[in-house]
Amino acid sequence: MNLKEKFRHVLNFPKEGIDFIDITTVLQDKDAFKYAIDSLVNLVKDLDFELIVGPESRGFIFGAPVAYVLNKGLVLVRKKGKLPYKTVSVEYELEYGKDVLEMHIDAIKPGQKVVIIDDLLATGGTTLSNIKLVEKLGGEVVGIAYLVELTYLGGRENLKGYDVRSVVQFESSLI
Ligand SMILES: O=P(O)(O)OC[C@H]1O[C@H](OP(=O)(O)OP(=O)(O)O)[C@H](O)[C@@H]1O
Ligand SMILES: Nc1ncnc2[nH]cnc12
Repeated sequence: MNLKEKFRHVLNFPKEGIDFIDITTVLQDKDAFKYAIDSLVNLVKDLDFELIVGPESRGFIFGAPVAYVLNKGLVLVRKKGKLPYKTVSVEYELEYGKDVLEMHIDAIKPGQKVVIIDDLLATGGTTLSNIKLVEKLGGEVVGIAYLVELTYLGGRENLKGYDVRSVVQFESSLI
């Protein structure tokens, strides 16, 4: 399966100059979706951990099935104001904006090992804030896995010291 060719590039979305990687073309293709989930499972199955952290919204799509297959718990990171119980929060920046992310204060127990799963690594801003939330609660990030890594944005450099893994890499922007 050439998974890389299954992603649609939408140029200048949501802003001028962005080569947006559209995952919907992978999701709607049953073989590509299965291959994507299986690949993520294979990428993290050697790690020793209890929980997967999935950031809203595309992180849910990939974090949940991997947690199910590997028999792990799933912790949701949501955008401000969506979680019903008490939260820890952190402000973050991404390739095209700014926002606040939150996690329930009892989502992770001190010492628990977690793996963060998201669809895509761009600047690493989202993941850094996910790490901050996990570490605020005393959790340990033992791995971070993405379906797609945009290596030309250097996100991995912002995540030094962490075990960063990805299924597919794009080395240059089409813009
Ligand atoms: O590495 P970064 O520069 O932080 O960018 C990557 C993040 O951006 C996208 O999410 P987005 O915030 O657009 O939200 P969505 O999943 O709800 O579309 C993507 O799903 C990653 O979480
Ligand atoms: N270029 C991009 N394509 C898809 N999702 C993104 N999130 C941040 N940058 C992105």
